[in-house]
Amino acid sequence: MDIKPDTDVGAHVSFENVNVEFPIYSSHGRSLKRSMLQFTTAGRVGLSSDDRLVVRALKSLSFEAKHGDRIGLIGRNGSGKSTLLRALAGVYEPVSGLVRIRGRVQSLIDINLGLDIEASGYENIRVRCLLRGVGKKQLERRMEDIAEVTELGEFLHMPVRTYSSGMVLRLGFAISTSMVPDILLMDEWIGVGDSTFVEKAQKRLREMVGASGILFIASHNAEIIEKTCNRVLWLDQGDIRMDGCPNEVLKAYGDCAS
Ligand SMILES: Nc1ncnc2c1ncn2[C@@H]1O[C@H](COP(=O)(O)OP(=O)(O)OP(=O)(O)O)[C@@H](O)[C@H]1O
Repeated sequence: MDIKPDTDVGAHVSFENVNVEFPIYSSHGRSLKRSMLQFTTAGRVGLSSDDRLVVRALKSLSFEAKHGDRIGLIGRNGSGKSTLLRALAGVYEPVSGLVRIRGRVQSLIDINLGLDIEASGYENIRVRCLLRGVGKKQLERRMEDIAEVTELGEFLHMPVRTYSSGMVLRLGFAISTSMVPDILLMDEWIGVGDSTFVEKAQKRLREMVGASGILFIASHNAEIIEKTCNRVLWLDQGDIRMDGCPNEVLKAYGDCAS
C-alpha cells in the first residue's frame, strides 16, 4: 500500500481504489477453498493474489472528503462501514490502493481502548495527554479539565480496575473528547453515562463534532444521520453504491430495503 504524506492546510481524505481483505486462516485445504468459493457471498469471499482465501471487505473503494464534510456511512450489516472507519484510523492496512489523509485523526470507535486498568484515572489522563503531544506547561490544566468532565472526584487516584463500567466509560469519554481533531471517526453516536452525565456528554460531543474538520459516522439510525451529516455514503458489498446529500441517499436506501 502506498501512503503519501500531504502537507497543505485543511483536513482532507482521499481513497483511490482501496482494497481491504481479511484472510480466512483456517482454509488452506484445496477442497475447503473450493467449497467456500462456491458459497453465495456476492463476490465477497475470493482468492487473494497469493492464492489465499480472503473476505473482501472493501473493494476498489474511491472517494474524496473535504474540510466541512459531515459524512454518514450507511449500508447493510457487513457492507464495510466499520472496515472503512478502521482503514481511516490506520488500524487496517489496505492490500492495495492509495490512501491520503491530511490532518490529525481521532477515533471514538472504542473510547476505552488503551486505558491501563492497573494505573489510576489521573495516570491514564496524563499518559494520554503526553501521547497527544500536550506540552508540560498546559499539562496540569488539561488534566484538571478532563478530570472535571469525568466527575469521578477522588476515584481518579484509584486504579481503573476498581471502577464500575459506567465510571470507566466516563473516563474514556472525557479523555477521548478532550482534543478537537481534524478528522473525527465514530461508529454510531455515543451515548454514555447515567442521566446526570448524559446531557453534559451529549453537549461535549456535539461541540467536538461541530469543531472537527471532517466527520465520518457509521450508523443504522437515519435520524442521527439526518441531524448530523451533510453527505452520505451508502456502502454495499465493500464499495460505494451512492454518494450524495442525506435526503436523497437515505430515500434511495429506504426504497431499496422495502
Ligand atoms: N476481522 C475480520 N475477519 C474476517 N472478516 C471480517 C473481519 N472484519 C470484518 N470482516 C468482513 O468484512 C466485511 C465488512 O465488515 P464490516 O464490519 O466492515 O461491516 P459493517 O458495514 O460495519 O457491518 P455492521 O453494520 O454489521 O457493523 C464483512 O463481510 C465481514 O464479514
